[in-house]
Amino acid sequence: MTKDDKVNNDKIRNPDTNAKSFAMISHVSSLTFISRAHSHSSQPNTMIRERSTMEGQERDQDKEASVSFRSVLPHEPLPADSSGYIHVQGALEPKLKKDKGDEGKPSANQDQADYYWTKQGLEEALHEALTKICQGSALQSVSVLEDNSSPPYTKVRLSYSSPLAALKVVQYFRAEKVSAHDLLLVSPNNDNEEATMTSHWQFAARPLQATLLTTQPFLSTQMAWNRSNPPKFRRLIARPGEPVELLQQERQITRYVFLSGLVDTTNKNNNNPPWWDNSRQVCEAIRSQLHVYDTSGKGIELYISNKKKTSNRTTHFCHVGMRSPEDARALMAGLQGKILTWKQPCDWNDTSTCTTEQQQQQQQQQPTIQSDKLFLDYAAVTKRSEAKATAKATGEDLVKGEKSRSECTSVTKHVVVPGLVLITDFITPQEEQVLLAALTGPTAPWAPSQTNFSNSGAVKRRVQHYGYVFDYETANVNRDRSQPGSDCPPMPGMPPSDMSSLEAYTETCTAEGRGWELMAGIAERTRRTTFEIQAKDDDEEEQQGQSTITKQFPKLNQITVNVYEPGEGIGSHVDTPSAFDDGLISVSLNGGVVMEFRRQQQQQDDEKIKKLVYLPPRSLLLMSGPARFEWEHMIVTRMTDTHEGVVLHRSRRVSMTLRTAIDLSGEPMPCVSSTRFPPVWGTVGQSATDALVTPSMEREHVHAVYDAIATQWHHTRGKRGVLWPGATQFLKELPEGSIVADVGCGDGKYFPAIWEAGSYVIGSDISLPLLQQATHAHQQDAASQPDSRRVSEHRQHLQKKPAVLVADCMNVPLRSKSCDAAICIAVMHHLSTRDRRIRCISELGRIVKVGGLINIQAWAMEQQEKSKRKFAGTDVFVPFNAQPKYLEAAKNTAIATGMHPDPGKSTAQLYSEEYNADYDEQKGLVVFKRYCHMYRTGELEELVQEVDTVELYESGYESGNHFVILRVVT
Ligand SMILES: O=C(O)CCC(=O)C(=O)O
Ligand SMILES: [Fe+2]
Repeated sequence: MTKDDKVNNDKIRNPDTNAKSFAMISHVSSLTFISRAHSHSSQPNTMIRERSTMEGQERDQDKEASVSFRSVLPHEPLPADSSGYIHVQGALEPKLKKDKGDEGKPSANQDQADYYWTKQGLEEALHEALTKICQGSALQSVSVLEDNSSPPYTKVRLSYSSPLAALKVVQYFRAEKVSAHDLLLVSPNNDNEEATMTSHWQFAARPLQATLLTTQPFLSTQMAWNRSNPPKFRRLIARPGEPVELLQQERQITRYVFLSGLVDTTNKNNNNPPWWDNSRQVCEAIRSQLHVYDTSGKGIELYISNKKKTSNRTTHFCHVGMRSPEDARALMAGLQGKILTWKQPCDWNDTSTCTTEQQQQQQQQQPTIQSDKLFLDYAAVTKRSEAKATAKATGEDLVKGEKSRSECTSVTKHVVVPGLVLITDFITPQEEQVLLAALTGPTAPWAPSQTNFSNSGAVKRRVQHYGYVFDYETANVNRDRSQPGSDCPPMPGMPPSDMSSLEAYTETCTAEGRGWELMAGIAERTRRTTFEIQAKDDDEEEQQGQSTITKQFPKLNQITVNVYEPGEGIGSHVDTPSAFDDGLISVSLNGGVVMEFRRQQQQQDDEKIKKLVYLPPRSLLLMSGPARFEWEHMIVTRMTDTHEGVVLHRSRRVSMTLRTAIDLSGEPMPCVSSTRFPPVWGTVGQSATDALVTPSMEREHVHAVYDAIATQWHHTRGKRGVLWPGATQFLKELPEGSIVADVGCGDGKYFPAIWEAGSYVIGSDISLPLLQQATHAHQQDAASQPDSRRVSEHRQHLQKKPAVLVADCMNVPLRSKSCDAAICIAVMHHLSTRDRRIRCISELGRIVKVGGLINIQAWAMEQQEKSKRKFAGTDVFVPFNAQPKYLEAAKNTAIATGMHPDPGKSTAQLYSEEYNADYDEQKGLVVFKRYCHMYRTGELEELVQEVDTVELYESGYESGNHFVILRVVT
């Protein structure tokens, strides 16, 4: 028995009983009067009624002494109690009006305010009022539950002859928003006493809260019943890597079935009461249909969730708690795909017990509930805390967007979006790799104007347009490419000679990693595709049978590349009809995603029908006709998608959307295309032609990276000291005493090999930190060095002072013809333009004397089968995983040399922000992106042709590298 349940009949609020007895009695009589005024009935004998109420309460108290109450949870079936109980709480006590003349304080003669009510007086008044208002005949007792702390009495327990009777009163309280004012002062008349009452007392108009109670104990063994909050459900779906048997096992024991597709067909225009809004009644109605599946006879739990309202339809889903696995399975089998109709249970319209006008009106109409095709699936209860614990144990992140949504989303398989065509495997995995390398790699032409839009927040994800710019601010396509902000790369174009053999062309492009050219091929493949389009929508289809039309989109002249990192999406929209023609085509690369389609509302009342479509990687999606013009499409921002019961964690998705930009008369704009790679456009292309200006690509993705990683580079790779045998051999064969220029020497890996061969070295590199590693290394204990870095005793005099200088290989600060030979190892693949590559070769040719040899090595596009390195394109970012402990030193050097203006930043922050690196929190690594150009077979040789001062002496391939040995001729 709770504190509230302790009823003390004798106790009144006034601690000084005697002094206030007169006032009390007068208030009791006032209460009686109020009730009478409301009921217009003759005045009953106050004394008798008071006594009877007291007797009743004594009986109740005896009976209830050992009983405890709890509220009936919304999902529970009606309790099987012999009586029905209600808890009413709220502002029940009237307040004494303040005397205006007395600065708002009650005057001395009004100090009885605190003692206005007696417990008995209130019980009596309520008894009378409730008897008149609703379910009167069934009312058994009223007991005011005393709150020990202070007035007012705010909690009252009512008991009725049955739980259903009590429930109806609860509904009535909720529907009518019954207040103390309604209960105790319903029909004021001109009676003097009443006038006195209302002039002195205020009755609260705030609705009282009524709760259905039960004496049934909590079912402590059954978790769900134990909660006052509805449990959180998750659909029973196998997570990646989770054995299916485990899931099946869970399905065997689960009692929860997820049921969606409930529709409220109540016609609101008919003035039907919104009884669907009343989840209790909805539950009862649904239960009346499902009870046949409850063979246990224990009742069915129902949790109604996610009401989705439009003005004339409300759809719901609910979780059905069956009391045995067998029942759950039978329900699944019995209702899957069915359409159900319910009538409002007649019981609710029993007029004998309700007297208000509204209730009489209500019973005249019989609203029905109808369902869509039901969709059932298993669900299990998850506590959020458990979900967190599981996530922690499995190392999964509880990331934004993942757990905040119920995973129980319908796949709406039965909804057809007319004009939507999905072609899976439109491109091959190899093509996908090459396209990705081109679209997200270092040579991806990200136009400056789009970058600005992203920064302004107009476009959150990374976007690049080709052909024509789509301006997200004006939602239009910029038709004049010469206008500021309208310059963007042209469409990738195919050489006319290859048009007759498209597939051979794409095959070659793929094999050679020519991303730009392949993009042109894929665009052409799309233009030539004949799409079979189902033209009719759902209803029409049923009437007329399936009808398909075929269509091509040969005028595609615009591509938009979107990069969605996990968690990024695109808002619901229809692509501007005046900007693009029919036929929107989206090719998905790398990551799949669920795209949502919603039918646009023609009228306010129309419901937005939703269809979820999973777009797998390498698929092509066509939106045409209604799918393009009448349905909106969107990608929800979240970390996972659920497809066929499997949770898919999103990964970066790159999409290529191909469209036909149209002019103001609706005609397709000309296709502006180029076969040249890299594409040149606007001002970007022009400034890139000066070989001596270091492109930002190299500054950010080569120079800055090596400066930052120099320490780790030397500690790991440098110390391993792996030298290319060909290069060592080259050095060995030089005449003793040669002066060798090591252009781009890095940490001086080849120095010992040069010394060992009896030559002198002059090393140059653009990175000071790397050169510092080079000079320190040779002052260290020889024993700690790998073999390749050890210099034999008779050569050690050579290593005393390695000559190094910070220099750009575009302008080596050595006199022409001052060196006997030169090496340039692993340097040329960091040069980002052809002109710079040629310039580097000619610098080498300049500093070496006539007849001298030059050895150049650079990374090859063609990697060996067993190599872990595979390059999908010629221009790629090769990641370097840096440990912050090594970066610390580089950071300090950078600060000391004034290269970092903000020493306050953490290492990870500094490098990820200023070096465009990614921070891998899980591994605690800063992942730098090193720009590399991979040389195709013959490419170095071809470049050498451009330099007059040298001739090719030897060339070849060694361990993933191409090399050339050149002889200086003039
Ligand atoms: O990423 C996609 O597949 C769709 C992009 C899109 O809807 C748009 O750019 O308008
Ligand atoms: Fe779109």
